[in-house]
Formats: sequence, structure tokens, C-alpha cells
Amino acid sequence: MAQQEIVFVTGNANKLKEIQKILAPVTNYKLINSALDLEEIQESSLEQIATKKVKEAVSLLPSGTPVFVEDTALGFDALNGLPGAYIKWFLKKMSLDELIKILDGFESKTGKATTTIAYSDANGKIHIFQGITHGNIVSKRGSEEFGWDAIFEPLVSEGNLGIETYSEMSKDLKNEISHRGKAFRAFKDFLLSN
Ligand SMILES: O=P(O)(O)OP(=O)(O)OP(=O)(O)OC[C@H]1O[C@@H](n2cnc3c(O)ncnc32)[C@H](O)[C@@H]1O
Ligand SMILES: [Mg+2]
Repeated sequence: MAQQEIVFVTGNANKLKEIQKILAPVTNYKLINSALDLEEIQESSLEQIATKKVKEAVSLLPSGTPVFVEDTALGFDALNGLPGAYIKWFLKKMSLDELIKILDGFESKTGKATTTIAYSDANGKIHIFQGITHGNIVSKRGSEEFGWDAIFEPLVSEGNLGIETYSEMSKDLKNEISHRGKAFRAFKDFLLSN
């Protein structure tokens, strides 16, 4: 079968690396990266943010181009899910050490990472896929190469048997248990059957 191109719009090289690995088995599509800078509306659900983001991508690409985007949120349970989608802006203004200090006055140190994918198919129909991983928010351990990986320690019940932060574990284990891995495996299964 001829390979159809599918565009992933992201400016984040680390996301791209993880996703290329997860989508490698999808051979009916050829993954193309575009680093278009898309608007991310706030004050709405993660699904609405991702939907708006993909609609903007659709408007900037040749019509009929299959395209997907993802938006990743990190929420603290003690703050009822904040910063959530705002995490990017928090990280632009504060270090990881400062970020975890927000939880100093709270007993609960748990949180959840959520990746929401919005895919616009060749007919412009939008499909949403989501993956959530629960974890502890901890003092940083491991490389600070990717966002908040060093302060997020997935729960043992997620399969984090070595009690490592995302930064400390192998890339393969992160993809196996992560928010992004879960969302993209659902997307991969969809692409393989469509
Ligand atoms: O172009 P896009 O795809 O939007 O890339 P982005 O870097 O703007 O990413 P988001 O809008 O999804 O913002 C999420 C923030 O969380 C960070 N992040 C995303 N996924 C992560 C992961 O798996 N581990 C650690 N940090 C992550 C990322 O670097 C951002 O600061
Ligand atoms: Mg973004």
C-alpha cells in the first residue's frame, strides 16, 4: 500500500523523538514533522486545547493533509490539577526546585501527567486520544533535558518497579509507562486499523 504522509506539528524535539519510536510500527503512514508555532488557548479542557491547536494546524496546511498535535499537562492533586496545561508557562518562569516548593504546604505530593492527541484525518474529522500516568512529585533526580521529567516519579502501580523519575529510567521504560506512551499507543492502533 502507498504510504500516506501524516504531519506532526510540534516545536518540541524531545516529544518528537519519543513519538517516532512509538509510531515506528505504523508503516502505512510516513511521519513528517512541522514546527509551526500554534496558539494554545487556555481556560478550557485539555481536549478543547488540543482540538483548537489541530484546527489551527489544518488551516495552515494544504487541505486534506492528515495532521496531529499533542498537548501535555502536568497537574498536582493538591492543587486540583493545576498547573495542568499551564505547566509550560510555569517552567518558563521558574526552576524545577521552585516548582516543587509550591507543594511545601500540602501533604499530598501526587500528580498526574496527561497527553492529549488531536488528529485531523484526510476528511477533516477530528479524533482525540488521551493517556494519563499517575506519579509522585519529588525533588529532582536525573537529567534535566526534558521539561519536568526529573521531578516526576510514576507510581509503582504504573510499572515503575525501580522507583525512578522519568529522567532516571530508560527511554524505553518511559515510553512503556508514560502518559505519552499510552496516548500514542491508542493512536497507533487507530492508524494501523484505518
Ligand atoms: O510544540 P508543542 O508540541 O506544543 O510543544 P511544547 O513544548 O509547547 O509542549 P506543550 O505545549 O505540550 O507543553 C508541555 C510542557 O511540558 C513539557 N513536557 C511535555 N511532555 C513532557 C514529558 O514527557 N516530560 C517532561 N516534560 C514534558 C514541555 O517541555 C512543556 O514545557
Ligand atoms: Mg506547546
